[in-house]
Amino acid sequence: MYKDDLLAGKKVLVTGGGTGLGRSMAEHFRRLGAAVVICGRRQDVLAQTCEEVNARDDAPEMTWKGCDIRDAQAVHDMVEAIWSDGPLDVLVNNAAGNFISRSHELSSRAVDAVLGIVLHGTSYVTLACGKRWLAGEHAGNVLSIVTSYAWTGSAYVLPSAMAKAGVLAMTRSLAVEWGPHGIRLNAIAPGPFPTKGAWERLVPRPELAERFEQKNPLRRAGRHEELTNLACYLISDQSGYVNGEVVTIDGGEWLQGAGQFNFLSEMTDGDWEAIKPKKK
Ligand SMILES: CCCCCCC/C=C/C(=O)SCCNC(=O)CCNC(=O)[C@H](O)C(C)(C)COP(=O)(O)OP(=O)(O)OC[C@H]1O[C@@H](n2cnc3c(N)ncnc32)[C@H](O)[C@@H]1OP(=O)(O)O
Ligand SMILES: NC(=O)C1=CN([C@@H]2O[C@H](COP(=O)(O)OP(=O)(O)OC[C@H]3O[C@@H](n4cnc5c(N)ncnc54)[C@H](OP(=O)(O)O)[C@@H]3O)[C@@H](O)[C@H]2O)C=CC1
Repeated sequence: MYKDDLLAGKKVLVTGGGTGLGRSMAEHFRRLGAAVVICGRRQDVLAQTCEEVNARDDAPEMTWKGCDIRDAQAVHDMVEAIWSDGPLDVLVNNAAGNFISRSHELSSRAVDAVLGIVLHGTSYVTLACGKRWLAGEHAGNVLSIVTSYAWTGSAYVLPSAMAKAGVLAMTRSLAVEWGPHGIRLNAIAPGPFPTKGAWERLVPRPELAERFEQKNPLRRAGRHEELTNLACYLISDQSGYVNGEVVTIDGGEWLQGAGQFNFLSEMTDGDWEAIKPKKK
């Protein structure tokens, strides 16, 4: 779809790039010539992803940094290390945490677990990069992965809905504040794209996956390359005049019926009990 060198010369950080959509994006950016760094908490996962991807061809080497983005000092150290051999060009805020739960059953720790990753962690990484771009007068580009319920809200994923709404507000706020300095911020709002991380936590029964497909106007889930193509465009210079935008890629799902998880109101008390996390 794109010229092989669309992203040549760009250094890109993908948070949560060891798995799922983050990994798919990281692989596609690399194939188009970007020097990609992925980060996450599980170093074994990151190392294995890099090993598998780098063994494939001689595109620029993908590298990794272990980093828990909830830890502001760890984020500072990671960003310093990335800048040590030249500035980053693109940040992709992809790391997230989520699960389905009835909101009145959420503990404060459960709320913090999601807000800590999605809202706080994303803002720590974005600000750490933004400060350096401003100080170095370097053009920057931030792409954040949100969801359609960032603006519609959704039952049963309350902390995620609150956090993703915050990331969207960050995108629009900084697009204006940092735009004059050549820094663009945009977001992608995906519909359902099968990944192990999302499906294990959000689709506890196979029939729910079918429901996601049935209720979608296109009657199917998204394919990773459909999302990665969009991400490549948004982080490339070809989208140079797109700023502060959120692009929905959901087959028309949210127009069909807002609130991705609202339909879980049909789950019984027994259904909810069965998927509660077991006390450690
Ligand atoms: C299917 C259609 C797609 C729609 C997409 C919707 C848009 C968004 C999608 C996504 O974000 S998908 C990404 C999914 N990937 C991940 O979540 C990966 C990272 N996730 C995690 O690490 C965990 O799931 C976590 C719980 C978010 C964080 O883990 P952490 O180790 O920090 O927390 P814990 O110590 O395990 O738990 C803290 C606290 O939270 C409570 N809790 C955990 N899971 C649940 C649950 N399912 N229901 C209710 N509460 C939960 C847990 O019990 C702890 O609370 P206390 O018991 O200590 O009070
Ligand atoms: N799949 C889907 O249908 C949809 C996904 N999305 C969004 O897409 C993005 C990717 O989700 P998906 O690929 O499905 O899920 P995954 O679970 O595969 O990806 C989440 C990634 O985030 C990383 N991560 C979580 N917490 C932290 C942390 N504290 N510090 C650093 N990294 C962290 C995880 O690695 P580790 O655990 O090793 O830290 C993991 O690699 C998310 O933003 C999600 O909200 C949005 C709508 C739909």
